[in-house]
Amino acid sequence: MSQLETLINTSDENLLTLLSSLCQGAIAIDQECRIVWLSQQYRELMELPDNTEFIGQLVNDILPTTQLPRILKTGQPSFLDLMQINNQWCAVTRLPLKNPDGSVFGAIGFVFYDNLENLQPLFDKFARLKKQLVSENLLRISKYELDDLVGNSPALLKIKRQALRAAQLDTTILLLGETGTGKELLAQGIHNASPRRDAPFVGINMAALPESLVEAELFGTAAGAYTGANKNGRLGKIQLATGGTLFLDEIADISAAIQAKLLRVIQEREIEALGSNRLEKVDVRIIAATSRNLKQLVDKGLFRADLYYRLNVLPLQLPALRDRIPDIPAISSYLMEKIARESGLPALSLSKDALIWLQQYHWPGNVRELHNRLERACVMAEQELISTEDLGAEDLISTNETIAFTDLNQAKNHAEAESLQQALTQSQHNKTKAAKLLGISRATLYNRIKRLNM
Ligand SMILES: Nc1ncnc2c1ncn2[C@@H]1O[C@H](COP(=O)(O)OP(=O)(O)OP(=O)(O)O)[C@@H](O)[C@H]1O
Repeated sequence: MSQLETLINTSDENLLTLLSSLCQGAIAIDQECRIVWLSQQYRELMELPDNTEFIGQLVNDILPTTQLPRILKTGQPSFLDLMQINNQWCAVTRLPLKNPDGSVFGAIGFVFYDNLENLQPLFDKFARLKKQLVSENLLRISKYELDDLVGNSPALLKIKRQALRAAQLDTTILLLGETGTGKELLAQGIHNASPRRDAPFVGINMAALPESLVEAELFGTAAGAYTGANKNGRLGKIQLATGGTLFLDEIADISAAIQAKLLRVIQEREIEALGSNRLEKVDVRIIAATSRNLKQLVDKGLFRADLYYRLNVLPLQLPALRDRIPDIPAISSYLMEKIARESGLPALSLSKDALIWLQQYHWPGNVRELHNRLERACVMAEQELISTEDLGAEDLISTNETIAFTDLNQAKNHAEAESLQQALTQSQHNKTKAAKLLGISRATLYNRIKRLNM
């Protein structure tokens, strides 16, 4: 029995009744993030079914948006947070439960929504600011942790280990990898595993910004800087990320002028707002990402070599999905659960053929494409088992898209991986049988599996 359960079980019933009567909902979790106590009012507020037993369940499974695990991790209380639960503004207080030596053994959360008239101006201001941030596309909540990168393939475990180490340092990180391999997810995970986790994570897609706006977006504008600019000036994304992390996505797609300015930010840690002649010190950790071959762009003179070396301090290469085929079943079920949860559609499963197909396809769009195909399949499927047809496999075969390779080595590796996978599936992962099917020795089979990162 955990320390918290002991405390709750041996406490006077009146203590829990008193706690419940002080607020309109209370919940306690133990060190493992499992619910140990949930007041009746909280169940009603969250509209949780009456007949379900919540005690012992992981709090995230029941309340996906809960912040209590964060309190457990940081040991820091959050005295006043505002959140909307079932269209009702609530004030939330979350406290860590600590031993005399300071170690955390649980967390407790209280929700208040009655008699909050005095807080109304605060709610209004919060709602206004949040709306403004969202409309200006500045609010990118870094909701992902490194653990949210699903997969146990050696390639993915390696990148997670590297990312965890990189998170502890304050150096610039360059995330490389094909489109849809999870670069943004990894950037958020690094931010949340770093000492900067409580400061903002501000992302900017450099390719999506018109050239004329890049400078104002990044560096902000001084008061009265130019006609059309906000007369009070506007903060740039670099200032908004102060103390936290600035994520520069699609870094290869910036003009020579912006490359020069960015170089100064990284070298001098200083910026100059548009229309200002004052230099401002900045404190941000930069994570840049690109799906292009940056080194090749440098060699062709399209990207500044000095900026490349400044960005390339700690490069992390995300593996393509086709190079971590063993992860496909786990990622697929994770994505299918997510799709069912978000869409309210019933949870479906993959047929055997569909799963084989998923492990054989070459995934040019990586995890994003996998998500899209599964989403489409969940909508299209007419039975409980998703078929290859639901995944759009037939369209590909008819359009010959599956052989859209540009690189011969890549094509060779892909064909090899496909045969190996087929043999392994057919032999139910019996390596001796698989090697026999392929006409190679067991040792060669092991070597190929290793080389192809399967
Ligand atoms: N290992 C993973 N586990 C779970 N979901 C993942 C994983 N990798 C990627 N995803 C999901 O795939 C989608 C694409 O990921 P993300 O946007 O991070 O890719 P990206 O490499 O930044 O793409 P782009 O280069 O096109 O910007 C997201 O929905 C993300 O949550």
